[in-house]
Amino acid sequence: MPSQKALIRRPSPRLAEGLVTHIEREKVDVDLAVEQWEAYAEALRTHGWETVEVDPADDCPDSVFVEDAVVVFRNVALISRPGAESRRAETAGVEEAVARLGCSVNWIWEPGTLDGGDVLKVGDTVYVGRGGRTNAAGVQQLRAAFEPLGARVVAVPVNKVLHLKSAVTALPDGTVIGHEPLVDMPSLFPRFLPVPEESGAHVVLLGGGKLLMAASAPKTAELLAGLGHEPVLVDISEFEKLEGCVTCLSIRLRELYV
Ligand SMILES: NC(=O)NCCC[C@H](N)C(=O)O
Repeated sequence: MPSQKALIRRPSPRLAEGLVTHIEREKVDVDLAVEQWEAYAEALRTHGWETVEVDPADDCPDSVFVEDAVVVFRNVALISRPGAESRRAETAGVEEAVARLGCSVNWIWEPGTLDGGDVLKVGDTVYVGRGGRTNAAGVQQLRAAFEPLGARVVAVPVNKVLHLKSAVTALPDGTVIGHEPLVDMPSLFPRFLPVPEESGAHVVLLGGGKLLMAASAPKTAELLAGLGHEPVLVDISEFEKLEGCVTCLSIRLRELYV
């Protein structure tokens, strides 16, 4: 039977030292972050996802952003090689977790770099952002790993934000949404819907038309509710201070047979 599992990773006590690239550093309240993370995990569970915790990586400040460490297509988990050297130690624990769940494991190798946040799957199309964290070799290796499985890999430039999924994600019907000033080339996507807020660009598909979104995007939530979607809002302010968003706090696994 197909399972619905979501991998999550408890925030490191050193979270406040996480990387900041495109925004000004603000003080992170780690206790509040842990509360927000618990509420995020609870929202996943409430909507039918079994949460599975990857062993914590307390020495890695950014380890809570677990989606950057792996990309899963069908039953194959491609372990990333994060573009930021300080994040490379995060992948070992994630590799162990996906192997335990029955994934076949593959790897991005040097000189390739790739962050999971740069990969957006829409059906069998896999968009990969070529930007600050993912290089050309990383894109080639992703193609080599997933095209034989039936993926169509489409590389898109990312210059204005940290990751492709900081700029765009997709609705259940495949429409790509993004805050236009931060999207390099909206015309690359067959159907693109502009949203009014930067953090409105990030949705996690919970199933049944429900969209997990950041509470910081109320206008976008209203827009999407008006189009018949059901936004579920969570406050992730402490992660947003580190350029995190709802997508990067979990890896949803839908196609595992376990
Ligand atoms: N996929 C994501 O959007 N990840 C957010 C990573 C934030 C972290 N502070 C970083 O710069 O790597």
